[in-house]
Amino acid sequence: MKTVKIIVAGPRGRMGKEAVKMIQETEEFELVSVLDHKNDGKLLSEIPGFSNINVPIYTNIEECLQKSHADVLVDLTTPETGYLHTKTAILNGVRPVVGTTGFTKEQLEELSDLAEEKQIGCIIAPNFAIGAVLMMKFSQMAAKFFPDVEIIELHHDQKLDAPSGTAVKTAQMISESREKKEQGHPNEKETLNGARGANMDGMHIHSVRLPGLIAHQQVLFGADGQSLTIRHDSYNRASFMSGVKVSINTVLNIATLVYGLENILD
Ligand SMILES: NC(=O)C1=CN([C@@H]2O[C@H](COP(=O)(O)OP(=O)(O)OC[C@H]3O[C@@H](n4cnc5c(N)ncnc54)[C@H](OP(=O)(O)O)[C@@H]3O)[C@@H](O)[C@H]2O)C=CC1
Ligand SMILES: O=C(O)C1=N[C@H](C(=O)O)C[C@H](O)C1
Repeated sequence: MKTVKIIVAGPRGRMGKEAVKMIQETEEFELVSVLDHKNDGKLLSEIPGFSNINVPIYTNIEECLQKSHADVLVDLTTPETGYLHTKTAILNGVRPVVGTTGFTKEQLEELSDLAEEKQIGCIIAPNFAIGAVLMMKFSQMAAKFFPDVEIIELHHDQKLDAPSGTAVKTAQMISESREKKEQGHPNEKETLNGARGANMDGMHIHSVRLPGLIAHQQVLFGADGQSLTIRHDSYNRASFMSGVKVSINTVLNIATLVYGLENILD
């Protein structure tokens, strides 16, 4: 069995920590280095919580890629950094698995073109939890029959981007299956800015941020005399790790960019 050599970007973060743990516990995976904007030149084992993990920390991605000889870069950072890391990894022949959310449509298109040109696999998944992928798929199915829909996403209060990547992806998937429509009264007027949430393709997305939450979303469909609610809850970040694992194994065998875990699960 060939070992997959992996770099994790953002190892001290909530998701990064969980990814490092999963890689350490997976026989065929090897953590070769980490990318962090702090602690350059140290070993990860010098950072509290990572005792015995003697891999180097780099802050410069070019140096990290050149010295690490990795197969895959797992990025769990911030939108600006994640975009830069993904682009640089593709240019250097290292396959990105990206959980970082908040990329623009233009950035996704640019990265997709680059992966195609370089024939390098890249997976960008706004949500690695299998249940969340099912929630999105079921919502896409339901929207054919219930075109009136609102999305409510609920996350911990340290989240940087709003709406969540999952909410945006859900709206995109729903747009593919329902006839385009502007919802609500044509003359509706907000008396308080933002009361109706964000509008994406006529769908409204509402973002809740509260301490105590992890990652939750409900998709509400309404029709005459009935409603349907599809909800997913992640109660911990281990819930994302089986999706990260599948993505690492899959990215080795593809030569384009795939956006969304639903496109690689059978
Ligand atoms: N796809 C999925 O299933 C999931 C995706 N996410 C996404 O993953 C991302 C990370 O989330 P989360 O772990 O909660 O966030 P955290 O803020 O906990 O972690 C982000 C980490 O990235 C670090 N970082 C910031 N800039 C850089 C840089 N230039 N180089 C290296 N590291 C850097 C931060 O360091 P410091 O704190 O010192 O600034 C921090 O340790 C978010 O975009 C989130 O939306 C989250 C959960 C699931
Ligand atoms: O920041 C988070 O926590 C999460 N981010 C992703 C998103 O933006 O959809 C995935 C999950 O919802 C958790």
